[in-house]
Amino acid sequence: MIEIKNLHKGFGGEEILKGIDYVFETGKTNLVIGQSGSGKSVLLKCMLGLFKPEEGTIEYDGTAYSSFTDEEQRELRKEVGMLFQGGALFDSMTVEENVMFPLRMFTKQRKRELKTRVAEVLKRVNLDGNENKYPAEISGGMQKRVAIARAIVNKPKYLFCDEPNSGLDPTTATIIDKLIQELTRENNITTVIITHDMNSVLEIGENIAFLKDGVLAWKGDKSQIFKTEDKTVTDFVYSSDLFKKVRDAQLKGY
Ligand SMILES: Nc1ncnc2c1ncn2[C@@H]1O[C@H](COP(=O)(O)OP(=O)(O)OP(=O)(O)O)[C@@H](O)[C@H]1O
Repeated sequence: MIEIKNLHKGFGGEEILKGIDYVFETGKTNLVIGQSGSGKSVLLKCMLGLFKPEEGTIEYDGTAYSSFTDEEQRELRKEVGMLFQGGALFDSMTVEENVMFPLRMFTKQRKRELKTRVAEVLKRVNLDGNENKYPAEISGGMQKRVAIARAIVNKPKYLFCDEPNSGLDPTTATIIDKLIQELTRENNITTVIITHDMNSVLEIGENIAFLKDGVLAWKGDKSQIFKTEDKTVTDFVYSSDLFKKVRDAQLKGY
């Protein structure tokens, strides 16, 4: 669980995050949504320790990040998996080398153990047999699965995903969403997903935090988001055609 309390962050006198309180639950896909510029990435960077908040705390399973020593921060980093926007694979490394990268960085395992663990995760994301290919030789959806394998290879307790679906067709996007949700459940990970994708909200919105102008404007789950009368949320959500159709169908009792 990651708990955020009264989080404030600004730049050059402009306040971007204006006192956010939220709990990201373990074993669930916690989605952060909101318009461009609402502060989602700033929130993510505060949680990753890349930005230091002016006020407030971020607690990882009950311990505030700010109270960690340098050594404890390093330990925490080992427990964090990161799925970057666009995958961010190393083009000059094979699939196997890409997935092995965090293991090499954070563990002192022998080559054979590293290979065994990499094979295990590649099998889990249905990519066994692709070890020796380069990112350019596989599809966008496969690249995303390599990136997921790399994010979970170290058995993280916390998984951060920045727009995991960007650049994918809707079917592949759903497969990726479901995979992230399954891995979150199987491994009891606290997963935080920044997304613009309303399909993801529909599919895996177990917890949804809606940010507007640096404020947590609404929170709930995928069933509640259709029922809310909160105009701030409905304006955002029904700017998506898909959601409008789902809402209409619900109102008609389908
Ligand atoms: N390093 C920085 N220095 C100054 N201002 C910043 C910095 N990072 C973000 N901001 C500002 O904070 C605000 C929120 O940006 P942020 O990137 O968090 O939005 P977002 O919700 O993630 O948007 P998007 O969906 O487009 O990625 C913006 O006005 C942005 O210009």
